[in-house]
Amino acid sequence: MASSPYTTREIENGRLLFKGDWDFRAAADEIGRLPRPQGIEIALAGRSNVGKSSLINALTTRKALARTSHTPGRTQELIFFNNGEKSPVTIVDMPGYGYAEAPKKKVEAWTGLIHDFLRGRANLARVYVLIDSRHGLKPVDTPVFDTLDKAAVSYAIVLTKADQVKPAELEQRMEETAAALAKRPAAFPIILATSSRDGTGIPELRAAVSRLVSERK
Ligand SMILES: Nc1nc2c(ncn2[C@@H]2O[C@H](COP(=O)(O)OP(=O)(O)OP(=O)(O)O)[C@@H](O)[C@H]2O)c(=O)[nH]1
Repeated sequence: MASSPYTTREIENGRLLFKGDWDFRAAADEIGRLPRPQGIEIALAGRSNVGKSSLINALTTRKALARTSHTPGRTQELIFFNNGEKSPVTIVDMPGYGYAEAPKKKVEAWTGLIHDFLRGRANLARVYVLIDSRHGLKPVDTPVFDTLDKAAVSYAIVLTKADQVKPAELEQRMEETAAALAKRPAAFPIILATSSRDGTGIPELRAAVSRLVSERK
């Protein structure tokens, strides 16, 4: 695997940033119910079942902070987590998209909420779009990138479940993904491969968030 794009100091800053008592802060199923912005926000998006809740639990070292489930499409609200009252970062768990069996009305409501949130949230520093290492990009991911590019919201790809593929396949997936996103204006060039199961890439993702916090100061 390629060497870490983050320095030892950034890894340590990331560790300190995520240390502490992460907890649920708020949930919103409509735009009028969003909590007051605090610090920067990073949002996690991805197809349902991609591993968002597991990644949140791994980042925050909380076993069941975000619900993990075997039922795709379970997360249907924007859910906000932070690390105490003065938390410099709020994590936003977004509803999973691309769940084929979801009722059309529900899908429209989620899509509206997500679009409103992405367009209007000034302290949203980056959206991490999660992609399953086994499957790579799918057509259903394209409208999400289009929306983020249009809204000029910085986004980065995080490959999940890296423990499920061989290193060569993972490398190939990273290259394919980088190539597919190279011309997209709001896409951040660093792609991280992670596993919530064995911890791969978790310190790097924390370091990435820590770098965002320091850039916003
Ligand atoms: N092997 C492996 N399995 C994982 C990993 N992360 C998540 N999973 C599994 O993938 C399934 C879905 O994980 P979740 O974290 O619930 O996914 P989600 O994206 O939050 O799902 P929705 O709520 O449907 O949007 C669960 O069975 C997890 O145990 C990982 O890093 N490695």
